[in-house]
Amino acid sequence: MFEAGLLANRRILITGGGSGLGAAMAARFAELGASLVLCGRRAEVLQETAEQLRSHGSQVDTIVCDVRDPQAVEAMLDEIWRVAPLDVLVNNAAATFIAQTERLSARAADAILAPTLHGAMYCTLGAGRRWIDGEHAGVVLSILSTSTITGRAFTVPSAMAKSAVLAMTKSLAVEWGPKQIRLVAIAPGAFPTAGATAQLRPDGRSADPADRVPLGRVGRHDELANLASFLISDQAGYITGEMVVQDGGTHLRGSGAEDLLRWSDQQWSAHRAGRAKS
Ligand SMILES: CCCCCCCCC/C=C/C(=O)SCCNC(=O)CCNC(=O)[C@H](O)C(C)(C)COP(=O)(O)OP(=O)(O)OC[C@H]1O[C@@H](n2cnc3c(N)ncnc32)[C@H](O)[C@@H]1OP(=O)(O)O
Ligand SMILES: NC(=O)C1=CN([C@@H]2O[C@H](COP(=O)(O)OP(=O)(O)OC[C@H]3O[C@@H](n4cnc5c(N)ncnc54)[C@H](OP(=O)(O)O)[C@@H]3O)[C@@H](O)[C@H]2O)C=CC1
Repeated sequence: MFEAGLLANRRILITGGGSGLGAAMAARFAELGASLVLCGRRAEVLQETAEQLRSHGSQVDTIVCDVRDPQAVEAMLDEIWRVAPLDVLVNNAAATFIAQTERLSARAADAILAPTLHGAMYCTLGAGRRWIDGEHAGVVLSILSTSTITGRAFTVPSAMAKSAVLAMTKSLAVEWGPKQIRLVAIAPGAFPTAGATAQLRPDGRSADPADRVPLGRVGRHDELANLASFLISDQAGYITGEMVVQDGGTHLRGSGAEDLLRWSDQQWSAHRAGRAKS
């Protein structure tokens, strides 16, 4: 679909790049010639993904970093810049779970807001400051959600965090446009991953997420990785401040949480208790 060297000489940081959609983007960016830095909290997950990519000849570094910690983010960016500036930041790390919102503790709300909103903001501000100081062009791609359009019952902190990162994307597209920094976003629909399925699809929900998708199937990871490759490449050099929805038309029917309106308090309590045991 793309010319072979589309991302040659691009240095790209993918937060949460060791698993799921982050790892899928890493594989595609590497195929297109990019050199990668993957970060996340689990060293072994990062290492396994990096080794697979290196076995195909790609240049991949890993850094253990909890993006909730601003000092850790600064240390990671210093380590990266000591070698060479980034060209692209992908804000992909995030967390979510389903819960009745009125029963969320402050700690539970912060467990979602901290990586999803604060983490993306710390990474973006840190990369942006370095790009501006070095008069270096840059691209920030954030992986968001259609909850930015529809809202989403039972995952309210995630919907809030993703909406806030969309606001950052639009705002900084203007503020940093004159500095040759583009900000773009993708709102994926259902692209099953181990992480998303564990958090969002416990027993008792529709077994097949494709049931709700007008196009009749869930997304393929390579489809998301290809869209991401286009958006971060020079081919999309005149696109900034935009979020592209990739969900097979699903959000036009609803947010996807409507089935949970039928859950009883007993079902919610069982779900919570089941999580405490696991
Ligand atoms: C395929 C279809 C796509 C369909 C399309 C839908 C698109 C959705 C868009 C978004 C998708 C995604 O983000 S998918 C990405 C999913 N991946 C992840 O979430 C990976 C990261 N996750 C994590 O790190 C963990 O799962 C998470 C719990 C969020 C954070 O872990 P921490 O160690 O920081 O937190 P903990 O100490 O365990 O818990 C912190 C507090 O949260 C509470 N808590 C934790 N889980 C809870 C729960 N289920 N219900 C209530 N409360 C909960 C705890 O009781 C604690 O509160 P107290 O009891 O008060 O102390
Ligand atoms: N899959 C889907 O259907 C959809 C996904 N999305 C979005 O796509 C992105 C990827 O999700 P997906 O691949 O499905 O799920 P994963 O759970 O695989 O991805 C989350 C990644 O983020 C990392 N991460 C989580 N918390 C932190 C933290 N505090 N610091 C650093 N890294 C962290 C995790 O690694 P570790 O635990 O090692 O830190 C993991 O690699 C997310 O932004 C998600 O919201 C949006 C809509 C739908």
